[in-house]
Amino acid sequence: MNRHQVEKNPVMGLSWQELIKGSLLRLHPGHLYRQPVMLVVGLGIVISALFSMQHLLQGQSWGLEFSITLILLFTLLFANAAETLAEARGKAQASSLKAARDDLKALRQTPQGALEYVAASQLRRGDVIQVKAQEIIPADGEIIQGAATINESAITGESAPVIREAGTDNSGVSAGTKVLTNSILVRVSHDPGSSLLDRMIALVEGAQRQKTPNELALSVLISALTLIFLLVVVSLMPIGHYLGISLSIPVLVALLVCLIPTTIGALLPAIGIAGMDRALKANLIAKSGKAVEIAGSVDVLLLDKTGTITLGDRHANEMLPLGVSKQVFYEAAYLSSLADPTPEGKSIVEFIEQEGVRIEATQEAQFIEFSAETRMSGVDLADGRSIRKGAVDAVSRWVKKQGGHLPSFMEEEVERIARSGATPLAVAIDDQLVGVIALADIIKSGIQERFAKLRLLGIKTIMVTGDNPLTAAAIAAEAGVDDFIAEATPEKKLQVIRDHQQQGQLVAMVGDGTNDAPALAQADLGLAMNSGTQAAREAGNLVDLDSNPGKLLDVVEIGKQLLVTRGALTTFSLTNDVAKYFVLLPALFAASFPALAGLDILNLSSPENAILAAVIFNALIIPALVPLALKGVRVKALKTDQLFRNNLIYFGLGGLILPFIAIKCIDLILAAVI
Ligand SMILES: Nc1ncnc2c1ncn2[C@@H]1O[C@H](COP(=O)(O)OP(=O)(O)OP(=O)(O)O)[C@@H](O)[C@H]1O
Ligand SMILES: [K+]
Ligand SMILES: [Mg+2]
Repeated sequence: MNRHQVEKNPVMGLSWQELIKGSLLRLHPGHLYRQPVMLVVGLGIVISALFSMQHLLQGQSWGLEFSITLILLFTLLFANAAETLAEARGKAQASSLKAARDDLKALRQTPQGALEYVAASQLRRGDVIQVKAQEIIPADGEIIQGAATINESAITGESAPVIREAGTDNSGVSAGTKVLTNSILVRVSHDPGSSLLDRMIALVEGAQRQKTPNELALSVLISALTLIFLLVVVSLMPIGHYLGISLSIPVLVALLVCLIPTTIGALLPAIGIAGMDRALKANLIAKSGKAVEIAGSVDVLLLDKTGTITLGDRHANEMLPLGVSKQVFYEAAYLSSLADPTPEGKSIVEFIEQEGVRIEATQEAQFIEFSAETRMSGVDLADGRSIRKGAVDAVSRWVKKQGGHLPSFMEEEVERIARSGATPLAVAIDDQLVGVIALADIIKSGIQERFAKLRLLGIKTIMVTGDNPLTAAAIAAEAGVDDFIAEATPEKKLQVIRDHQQQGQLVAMVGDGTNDAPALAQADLGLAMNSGTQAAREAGNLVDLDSNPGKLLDVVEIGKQLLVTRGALTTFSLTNDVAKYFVLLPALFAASFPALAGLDILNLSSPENAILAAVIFNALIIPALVPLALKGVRVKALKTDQLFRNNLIYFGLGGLILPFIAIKCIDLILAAVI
């Protein structure tokens, strides 16, 4: 099915009935208490309704009071509608992603090793399933055996096949994607109902949605203002009495609602959900609302080199014996790579075979797996020889530890290879370094522009790589990152993140490997590639279904847009309230308090119409701003401070002026109609 197809009302994402139902259901106190300012409106409606009834029963005038009650009710319904609308759009987005994975069959391995067919919904975390060519992968997981070309268009919309392989940083697979060639064994990563997508859907839905720290801070501010205005309005009662103006309770409630920040209180949930919705649209799965929000204030971005800045498909393209025959060097390189499943290892075997050099691998051997800590891999042969290949500094250290010496002209060869941007690998047999291999890699196209844009947004990019400083410098210069750190182990990467965090900076990290997982978890924003290992996908707080590290730029934009939209509408809401204060005060009191007459520039038709016009405006401004809350304020390539300052002026002034014009217009209509 086409995941971009929208059901229901194409603009809203849900029908009018659903919108009305959702708005009414949210009148429940259990829902209202989440946003104190709206709770106050709710209580105001009840109080105002009771007093209106009393007026009615006692035969007093009740028209104004009932009108106020009704308008306040609509204020609340409009706020609820904003949230309902945002939620529906987010859910529609998530469900269309999810639809790809329903009703699938799985071929599961029993503990005895046999295979059985089960429904995908029966799969549990840890189950091992077999998926053959032309079959749809029934669950999210990690390939533990085999390699396959996979069509991921169901989740990415991109039909070019990708390669996923066990034991690499590209072992992650997703439910709904299709295996094109080969058969693979996949370890399932989630219990039913708790996949990444399920979690994101829960996040979009009200019940599970937690307020982010930023939202929480704003809620506290709004609540404090609400309390202050409550005191102000209550204190107006004796003042009004002293001045001989009788202000009925419903009028005071109306005044209160006009003064408290209802606009931002009403739109706050919608703004947050809309941010998540935008993330989903960009094929990003957020594990918390906070993840999206943090993206907007990231200061530093750490990236690894191989596979993030470069294509990561490192290939041996030169092999240089040092002080030994070609045959001896090739044999050492070959034997140490035969069981090495990494692209680097395989490419060495391929290179030697292509050169036509024949090597017998007859004796028993113990393979030493590559690790990012040792930065070496190798083999211990039955005849007692140990062969190691790896980063030049690591292998050099290994050789020296055994009392060996480095070949005299090694250094200049290594330097030549590294300066070209390739990765030099040294190969050693026991205490003798026997040659170097050049692994070529290619920088991804368009990455320079991405870094340039990040710089415009005020984000510093640092490449952190396990590779040597010369290669790192060459790639860093070509890619245009701001800084780089070479010869980094996973611990070192972690340390770099902590150092920046201690300086009060928010750090983002992009990664896909198991060795990236600690750093992804430590970073404030960990963007994991969906193609990555299970460990990486679990450690990150955002997962990119497209597995495109350049996506970070979009993440930052979405986050900034969220923060700026929230800031802009808060500013608007607050200045709006201030303006309403200056519209209402003279309108209500000018008659009996002539000193205020000078302030009464609007010259509204009557105090009653003034208060009605103000509550009507206060209610209507909510739906009027819903499109902006959902779409977000446009962010250009500006630093967050600048963005905030620009919007402060724009929305602050707008918020100050608009009520004067709008309330005057509504008053004119009221005066004409009533
Ligand atoms: N299969 C391998 N066998 C031996 N050494 C390897 C192998 N793969 C990589 N190396 C060496 O180990 C170094 C560190 O590898 P690691 O994967 O930690 O970092 P990297 O891939 O170079 O950079 P990045 O951290 O940007 O991914 C590499 O630069 C290379 O010198
Ligand atoms: K208000
Ligand atoms: Mg790597």
